Amino acid sequence: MNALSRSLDDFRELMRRDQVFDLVNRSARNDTVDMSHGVALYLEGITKSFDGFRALDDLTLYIGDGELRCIIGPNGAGKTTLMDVITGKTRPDEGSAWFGSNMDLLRLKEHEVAQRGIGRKFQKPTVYENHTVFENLELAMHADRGIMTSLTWRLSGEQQDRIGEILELIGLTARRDTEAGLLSHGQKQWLEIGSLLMQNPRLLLVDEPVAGMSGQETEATAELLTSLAGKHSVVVVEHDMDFVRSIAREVTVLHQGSVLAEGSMDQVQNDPRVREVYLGEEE
Ligand SMILES: Nc1ncnc2c1ncn2[C@@H]1O[C@H](COP(=O)(O)OP(=O)(O)OP(=O)(O)O)[C@@H](O)[C@H]1O
Repeated sequence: MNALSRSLDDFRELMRRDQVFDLVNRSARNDTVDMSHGVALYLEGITKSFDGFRALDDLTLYIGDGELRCIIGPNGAGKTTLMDVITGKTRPDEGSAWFGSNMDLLRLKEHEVAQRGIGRKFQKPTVYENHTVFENLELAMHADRGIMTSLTWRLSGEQQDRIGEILELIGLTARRDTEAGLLSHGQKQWLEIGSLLMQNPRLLLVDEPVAGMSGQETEATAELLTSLAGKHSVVVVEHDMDFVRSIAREVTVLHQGSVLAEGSMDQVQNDPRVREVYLGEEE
């Protein structure tokens, strides 16, 4: 059991309640996310139906500050809908969703969720193909300005350093002047992760990062995501089990819109319910 589940269990024991969010939400609501309780994301009792079908069904999930969590589950388990709810793209019918202990995600529009520090990386890379790697990061830094204004903006030394740091982190320093359109699929994915990092998100949601990557690229991606944990909370949705095993300390298995199991990869892989609904199908 990790430190997050232990502290949440302590709360539950103390208050004799299943859900803990309102017990920890004591701080003022403002634009700076409060993670002093060690929790980046509280989702409690989330339900979302589409035409009577429950894509999410009373889902409760907590993600710790600085944690790297993998979410797995068979097709249609509700993984994308879950990401959509967190980022404000989809409104749940019921439940609560808080970022840190002070930001009610259900009151925020999609762009406000991003501004408050939740970055989302979709499966397909979207980079500015006709701009260099460096320019892509520069544009991401000035996401609120137009392209021309951003590229003619004089970068401060500090901003240049920041771009340099991110280039190093995503392994593209040697490619800084290469047009993004000429990068490999994997390099484009890293550039997009780098662009998100320019906004310094506290929580990063990453959808199937290694789909279509070579073995080497997959390994480098594992290293990159692992290196982000600590500074950022990272939630990875992924189908590639070897990849999940290589990065995850804690895995959440979704099934029919709720959490079926949570634990280390070994724990969930040995859980008979998981084997039946998911991993069993893979073998
Ligand atoms: N906008 C929508 N309208 C109707 N049904 C939807 C909508 N979005 C999702 N669903 C349904 O909700 C269920 C959960 O879908 P979701 O895409 O969240 O699953 P998933 O776990 O991401 O699946 P996959 O691994 O295949 O991407 C599916 O049965 C899907 O058909």
